[in-house]
Amino acid sequence: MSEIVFVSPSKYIQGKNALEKIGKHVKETASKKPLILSDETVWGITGEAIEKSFKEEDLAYHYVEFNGEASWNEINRITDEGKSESVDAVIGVGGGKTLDTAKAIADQLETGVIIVPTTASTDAPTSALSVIYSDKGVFESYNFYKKNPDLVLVDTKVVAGAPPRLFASGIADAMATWVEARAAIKSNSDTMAGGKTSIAAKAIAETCEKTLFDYGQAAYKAVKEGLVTKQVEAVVEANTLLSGLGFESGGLAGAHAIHNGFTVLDGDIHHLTHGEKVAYGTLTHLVLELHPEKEIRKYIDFYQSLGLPTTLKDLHLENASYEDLVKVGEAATSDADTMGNLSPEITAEDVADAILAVDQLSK
Ligand SMILES: NC(=O)c1ccc[n+]([C@@H]2O[C@H](COP(=O)([O-])OP(=O)(O)OC[C@H]3O[C@@H](n4cnc5c(N)ncnc54)[C@H](O)[C@@H]3O)[C@@H](O)[C@H]2O)c1
Ligand SMILES: [Zn+2]
Repeated sequence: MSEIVFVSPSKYIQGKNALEKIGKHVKETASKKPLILSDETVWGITGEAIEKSFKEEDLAYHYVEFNGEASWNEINRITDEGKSESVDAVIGVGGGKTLDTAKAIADQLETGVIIVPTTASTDAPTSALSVIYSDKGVFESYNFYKKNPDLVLVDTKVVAGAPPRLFASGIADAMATWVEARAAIKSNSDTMAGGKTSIAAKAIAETCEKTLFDYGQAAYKAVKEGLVTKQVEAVVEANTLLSGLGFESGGLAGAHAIHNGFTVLDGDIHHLTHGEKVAYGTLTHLVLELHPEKEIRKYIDFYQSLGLPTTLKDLHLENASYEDLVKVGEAATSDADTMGNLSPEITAEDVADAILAVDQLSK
């Protein structure tokens, strides 16, 4: 098959205080009683604005607190609650795991889904898929849906107020977009959208990287001071919209496969964010793809300026055995993952060696 496929959410809204009008947007989707999924921290930040806006529009809702893992047990628990409460839509408010869980629940309930990212930490908001983990946080699978979210609503004031580490993590997740799409295009692979990469997705992925190199450092400095500048707005869009469209319809390859591989290890690496593991995965991908040292160094310097991990010590893997790294490689090169889009010939040992090579380059 050589069809191109491009998918996207129906609507994307981003701006300061965008949350104040959430009720109006929910009403537009014809929902009368959505399920709102969030966690204690995030609801403490957003709950008041959401409640106020719902009241203004005379809307009801049923609130459920998220347990923290995008696992089938959690998805099924909340789906049952949604059924017994007869909700007619699902709204996810929070980080990537909350949003992925919300999408899975909406799919099971066959309702619409509204996504409210409260941190620009991943490119999960726009996609028609969830990343599913075990209750213990080990990567299990990608779960695909018939359609993308009906609405993605980003309040940049909320996002810029999240911990800067999450903002940097989102930059790292977004930096993988062009690296992986370029590899998928080269190998003529299918993307997560189920077809070949369109010119549109290629342009979006390329612009994503350019935006981050241009404004990433300035935006990171700004959010550290709690500012919402033009640079912050640009990077939030790159982390969320450009990266989301760019990865899903552009193609994944080595960086995310290596991220998923890292999740099989025990220990402190589980305390790293998705984006932090992806940063190291991206560097490993670039080594496997034989990029000149000068080019890889540009990425390393950029990541280091954002406090992202570039050494094994940063990953808490300085004491990992070679066998452990081969385990990461085995998971990364399994048929269930996307390493084949970089090259189907890459072995688990190749991955382990490249992980060690990144450490040498970074030190
Ligand atoms: N479906 C996709 O297309 C896709 C794409 C990329 C990543 N992902 C998934 O996303 C997940 C990672 O998401 P994540 O990095 O956001 O982590 P997360 O969802 O595990 O945690 C986010 C944390 O940030 C906190 N938080 C959120 N907003 C905040 C705010 N404004 N202020 C203070 N704290 C705030 C939350 O309470 C939570 O503790 C992984 O499971 C990954 O696989 C999915
Ligand atoms: Zn990612």
